Amino acid sequence: MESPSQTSQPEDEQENQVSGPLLVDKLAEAGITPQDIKKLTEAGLHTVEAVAYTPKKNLMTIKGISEQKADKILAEALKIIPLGFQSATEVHARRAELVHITTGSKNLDALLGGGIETGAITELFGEFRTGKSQICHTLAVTCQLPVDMGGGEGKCLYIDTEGTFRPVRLLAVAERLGLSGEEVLDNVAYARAYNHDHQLQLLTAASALMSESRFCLLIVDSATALYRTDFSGRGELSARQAHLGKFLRTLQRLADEFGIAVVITNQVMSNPDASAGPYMANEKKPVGGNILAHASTTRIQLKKGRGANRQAKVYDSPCLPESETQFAILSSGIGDPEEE
Ligand SMILES: Nc1ncnc2c1ncn2[C@@H]1O[C@H](COP(=O)(O)OP(=O)(O)OP(=O)(O)O)[C@@H](O)[C@H]1O
Repeated sequence: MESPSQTSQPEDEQENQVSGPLLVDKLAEAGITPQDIKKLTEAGLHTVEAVAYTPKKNLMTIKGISEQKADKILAEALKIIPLGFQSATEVHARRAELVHITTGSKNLDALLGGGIETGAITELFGEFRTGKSQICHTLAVTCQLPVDMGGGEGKCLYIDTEGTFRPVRLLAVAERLGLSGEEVLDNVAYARAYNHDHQLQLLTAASALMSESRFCLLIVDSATALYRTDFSGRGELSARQAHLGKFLRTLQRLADEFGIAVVITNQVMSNPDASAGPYMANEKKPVGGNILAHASTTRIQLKKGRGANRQAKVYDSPCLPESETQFAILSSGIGDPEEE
């Protein structure tokens, strides 16, 4: 594993890495011992950003990290990654640099303000067969494209909780885009999650992979399915929501730390609020309650249309209008209805 601070690299490469995540090894320069750095990485903190974003009490839960050590580690991390105020001009300039990853559909990209945003969580929710997994499969390929072609020039991490991942669908998208199928598959790191604890643990492994090479997209399809099977009834609801909250906070931390786009899928359930009237009772709600609603930066609702056509609607976003559009599920991945 190479550290971004290594001097043997060509200058332009070093320059490109300046804005990327800084590996936790960097703390050695500030006097943190290799043993303590090892403890941090074993706890899933692979970058200085990850350390800086972690509350002191969480650092102290790592075996061998005392309060005094936690103070020193945090102080050094915060010297490297300042978390104070900055001007809106700086925020604006940084946001202008954010890359958007194309979904394969011009309509859907326009709805999303250019595609799936990096550094944020985008949630796709809808009933079965509305195209959630198909969008994920297309994004796993398009994220590998150069930035000027709508990609993020990075690899994809794919966490599958329902066993619906099909590499053959990636090959179909690769063929449409003129990419080597073999390379495209090599650039997707896949893991099947078997229970909600495992799903959370996989994020530690994901963070290790992301600190080794350039990833720009993390997909969790579906983020909520295992929570629905592993927890049942009202009695377990608060434990379920607490665990889901932790999973989502970890996802957001990875999005911030590595500047990756996070895409999660979610199911819907009948609206139990009968007092909302007959129309609202028919309108299905996304699973996950407020915890999920607050964690997702942008929420997109998907609905079935005629044949291969599907409808996408902005359900919640900090800067997109509540508009809707049509896209299509094609044999070569996600596209527009007129491409049929
Ligand atoms: N090779 C293909 N060519 C065209 N359409 C396909 C192809 N493979 C799957 N589809 C279509 O994709 C739709 C299923 O989409 P997808 O699997 O994304 O649904 P989903 O929203 O993830 O549903 P679920 O909640 O059940 O996982 C089906 O209508 C299916 O016909």
